[in-house]
Parts: sequence; C-alpha cells; structure tokens
Amino acid sequence: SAERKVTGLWKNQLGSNMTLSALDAEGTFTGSYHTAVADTNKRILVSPLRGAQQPGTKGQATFGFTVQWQFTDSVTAFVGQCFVDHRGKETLETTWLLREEVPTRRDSWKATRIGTNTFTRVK
Ligand SMILES: O=C(CCCC[C@@H]1SC[C@@H]2NC(=O)N[C@@H]21)Nc1ccc([N+](=O)[O-])cc1
Repeated sequence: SAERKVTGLWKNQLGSNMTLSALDAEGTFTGSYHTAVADTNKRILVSPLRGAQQPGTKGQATFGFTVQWQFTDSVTAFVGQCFVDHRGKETLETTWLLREEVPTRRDSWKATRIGTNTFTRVK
C-alpha cells in the first residue's frame, strides 16, 4: 500500500494545530505545534517538535514526538498510531505526557500530566 505518512497538517479536539514535515528515510520527522490551550498565563508561541514513525502495516503507523514549548519550561511527549477508516479517513490516536519544571525534587510527584488527543487532517 502507499506508504501512508503522518506528514501534513493536523488538528485535535482542543483546537490545536500541528504540522508534521520532513520525513526522512529513517522515518524521523520534524514539525511545529500550535497549542490552543496552556496552563500558564504566558502568550502561547508555536513550538518545535521532533519525532519518529514506524512504517506500519496498511498505513497504520506508530509514532512518537516531543514538543519543546517555547513559552514555558515544559515539554510534552506524544505517542500514538495512525488509523485509517473504510473511507480512507485518517485519525491519529495519541497519549501524551506533559512535564512541567518544578522547583524541587520533592515537588516532582506533581510535575507530570497525562492525557489523550485525537487528531484529524486539516483539509
Ligand atoms: O501549558 C504548558 C505548555 C502547553 C501544553 C499544551 C498541552 S500538550 C497536551 C495537550 N494537547 C494540546 O494540544 N495541548 C495540551 N505547560 C505548562 C503547564 C503547566 C505548568 N504549571 O506550572 O502548572 C507550566 C507549564
């Protein structure tokens, strides 16, 4: 089947947008993430991401990527898989971990949040 790739423009149910680009021969990619939400009163900035995808069978590739937020000392790691329905509609089902910087190791217990996001292609 045509190697279905995760490259392109995606949006999630929060209204965030991401562009995945520059897939190389090893399956690594870069991109940018514009989050619609943040738990900080700082101005949200488009932030870079880097990741890798597996070839996958029938275009249902697994992947992971990390977003390095440019407006607050935190990072998010996403892992997920691309699913294609009978009409060829693709969705990225992901789980993410958001790690914020905390002042002391004692605060580390409350520094990681987890959630899920579903992405669909922006036409
Ligand atoms: O807010 C942030 C950075 C932005 C995170 C956006 C998350 S990524 C998973 C989910 N999917 C999205 O599209 N957007 C959200 N960092 C942050 C959070 C909390 C604190 N804090 O001090 O509580 C500090 C920085």
